[in-house]
Amino acid sequence: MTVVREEDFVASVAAALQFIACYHPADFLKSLKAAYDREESPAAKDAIAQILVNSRMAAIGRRPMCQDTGMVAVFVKAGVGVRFETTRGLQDLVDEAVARAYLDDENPLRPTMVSDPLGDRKNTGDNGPAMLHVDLVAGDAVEVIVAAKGGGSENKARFAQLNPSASVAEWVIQTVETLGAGWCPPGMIGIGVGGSSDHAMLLAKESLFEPIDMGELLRRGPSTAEELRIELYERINALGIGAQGLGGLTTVVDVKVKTAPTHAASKPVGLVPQCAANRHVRFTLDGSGPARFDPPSLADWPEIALQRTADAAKKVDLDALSRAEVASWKAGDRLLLSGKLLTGRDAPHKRMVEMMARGEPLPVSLKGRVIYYVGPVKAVGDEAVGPAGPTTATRMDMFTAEMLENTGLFAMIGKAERGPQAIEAIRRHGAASLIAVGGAAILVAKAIKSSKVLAFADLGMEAIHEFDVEDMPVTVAVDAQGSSIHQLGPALWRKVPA
Ligand SMILES: O=C(O)C[C@H](O)C(=O)O
Repeated sequence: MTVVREEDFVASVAAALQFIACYHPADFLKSLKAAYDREESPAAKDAIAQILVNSRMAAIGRRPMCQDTGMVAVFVKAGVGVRFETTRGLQDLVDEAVARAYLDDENPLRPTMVSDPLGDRKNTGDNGPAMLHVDLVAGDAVEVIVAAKGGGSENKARFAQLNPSASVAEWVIQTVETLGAGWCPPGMIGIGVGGSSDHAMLLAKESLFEPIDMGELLRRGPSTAEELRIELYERINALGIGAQGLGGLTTVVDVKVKTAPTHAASKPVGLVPQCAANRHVRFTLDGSGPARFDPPSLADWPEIALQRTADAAKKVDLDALSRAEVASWKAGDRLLLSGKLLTGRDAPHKRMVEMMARGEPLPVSLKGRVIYYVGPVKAVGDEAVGPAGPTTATRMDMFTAEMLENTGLFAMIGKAERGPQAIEAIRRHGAASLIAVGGAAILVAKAIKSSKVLAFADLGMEAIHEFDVEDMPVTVAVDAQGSSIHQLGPALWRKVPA
């Protein structure tokens, strides 16, 4: 009988989490590089370049590639011939590993989990609990998959119970069209078909851990079961969504499909998108000690030089910004921001809007300011701030009209598209919505020279900070006329009728 020691299991899961936070899987890097090489849309090409350069910086500096270091999912397939040398349950062991990895002194990751989702949504402090799935299988080893899923892509998971004769492909295409860019493409789409409702979702998520082989599949030709993957890959990319929703040739580098038998009356379909921070690793424990994870070779990352010349971008002094200057920006303009920037995302927005409704003064004046929707990772060493990429701006749409109306805020920075109401409020107030590249968290952090918490310290990473930034690269997503690059870009690159 194989004996797996408690410490070997905990140490392996903790090491896996640290590993995947910093290193993209080699197959994803290869696919991203191929997408970069064939991309013709300049905005999308630049976004992929930023993701690749950021990925290299994460590997060299051993820091998280994305500030959203994710919700942990652990899949354990334990052989019946294995005995765990522990008196504790597996959930307890996995959660200890998560706390160890996320509170690591040298490379802290961002604790993001909140307890009581219907109540005060207080951060649990150590990113636990993990989502744990355990299967008892034949054999005498333990196979483990460790993944960390960002909130932006997790939020875009979808489920449908289709009529047995309905087309899965049609449902997937219609659904992907509604997802916007909050899931941070380019990435992957996982599809689970069959089983029960819960099983279909699990199949969709598990499918994302299979090796990326779309290139090989296209070369060798598909089996019948693989035809759906190719059809979806081609049709999703023909939608023109592109990297970060800016319009372009590659929205997905692969599409995975997993199936299971189902009820004669049912056709359950789960869809789970995977963002560009594609983090997962697989290892086996056979009783001989903890798993080891060898960093990929630096040669796996392409050498890409970012075009960061000031002539292509307008320099903006945030400390002397005027409404007229904001109104002069056009959707698609590149800006380099310098000066003082406020931060605030979901929780502070909710709190500020509630304070305004009660007639209370806000703890920070937003008049004439720009706010960055971000929750940074804790700094280490000489960092001013840890990785600090944008969060999905669309989630702040519900607060935007009120914020612009009552605070004198000039502009916002996030990622992904704004909805019709937010765009109308931006137009009415002569404001602007800017974007940074989601997943390029270390690159953005390099432009942040200092950071201090101004308010709502109890919200942890969601507290309102003031950043001092120097040449922070952003793009105008929605301008004061209400034009949006997330509408203009994909329309240009779309290859199928709308
Ligand atoms: O939580 C974050 O920092 C980002 C989130 O994953 C998002 O994509 O909106």
